[in-house]
Amino acid sequence: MLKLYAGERAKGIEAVIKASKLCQAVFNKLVKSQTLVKEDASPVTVADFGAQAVVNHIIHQAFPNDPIVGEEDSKDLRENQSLCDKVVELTNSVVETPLSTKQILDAIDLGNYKGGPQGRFWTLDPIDGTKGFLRGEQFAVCLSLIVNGEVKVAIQGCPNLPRNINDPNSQRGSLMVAVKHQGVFERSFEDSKETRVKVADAESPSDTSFCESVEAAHSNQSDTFKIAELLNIKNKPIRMDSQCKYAVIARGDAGIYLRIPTRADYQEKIWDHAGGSLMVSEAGGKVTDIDGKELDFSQGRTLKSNRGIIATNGKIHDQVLNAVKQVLHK
Ligand SMILES: Nc1ncnc2c1ncn2[C@@H]1O[C@H](COP(=O)(O)O)[C@@H](OP(=O)(O)O)[C@H]1O
Ligand SMILES: [Mg+2]
Ligand SMILES: [Mg+2]
Ligand SMILES: [Mg+2]
Repeated sequence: MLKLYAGERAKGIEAVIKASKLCQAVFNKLVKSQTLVKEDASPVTVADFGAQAVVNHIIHQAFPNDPIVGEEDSKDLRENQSLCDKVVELTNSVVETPLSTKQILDAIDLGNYKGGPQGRFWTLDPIDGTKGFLRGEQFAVCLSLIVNGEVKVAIQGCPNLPRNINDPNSQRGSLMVAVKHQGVFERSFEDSKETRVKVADAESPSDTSFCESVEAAHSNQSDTFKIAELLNIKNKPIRMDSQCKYAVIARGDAGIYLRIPTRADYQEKIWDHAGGSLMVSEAGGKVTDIDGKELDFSQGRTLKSNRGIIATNGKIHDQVLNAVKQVLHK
């Protein structure tokens, strides 16, 4: 019997592999003039637009009734002809039948769905960790399916992630695939053989390491320093961009991922956490916000009823949560 969401899983893998290839091709040729600064001052590259066009196009062809919550939109591209031409060329280098400029811009804008509690929709971060991508470090192509507010399928392409975090010379490129109640698997981009992964066994926070964003503006690193001290964690933090951090927790390379808000008014985006949270929970771990609340993906494009993120191997979650509360509420 075909497993639940088998079709979505397979199509998602195809889309994420193609988009990841596009990103890698761009990186090898990327010049600063192919980067824009968005209204919120964050960078976006031709690869973010191209990857969103590719994934949205493939998903829309396979599931025409499914709306998509995607990070990017085509507004800035429509005002910049040379950037737009580049995105068209890139997109057409990976899709099967060449698309017109209009089709590509429209595909990007399929990502404008508002999300919410009812029905099914996809959420896409075409490049999570754009800053890491620009530095040649970690980034991820993150696609998930949400049904009635619950994440059911997650596919995450991490082209630069070493298969063994302790050995930077190990093979790079990890594709993580999770379906609710079916576990989480890792494979390479080339070989479809999948290996089931699970979280670390650590019984105590001091037996493990924690990971956090490279960007001090995305997570308060002086708070995480205090939290680690309180938990007697001696290992240095693993600083890494993107949802690769969730992959690292799901694979058991580290036991804790902390994301402590730096501003009271920031709302985390659903595409930054949907896939990651399913991967960690399917690997046996736990994900909540800093108040211990489950992440609520039914609130629209953002996690407006949550603050920050704590992901752990599960066993040590309460200890970590208590330390976070002590540091933040004293
Ligand atoms: N002030 C802030 N606090 C938390 N996250 C933020 C933030 N400003 C931007 N981000 C998000 O942080 C993401 C990157 O996460 P990380 O820091 O873990 O690599 C960005 O995704 P994009 O790179 O897709 O824009 C962006 O959505
Ligand atoms: Mg962005
Ligand atoms: Mg992101
Ligand atoms: Mg992004």
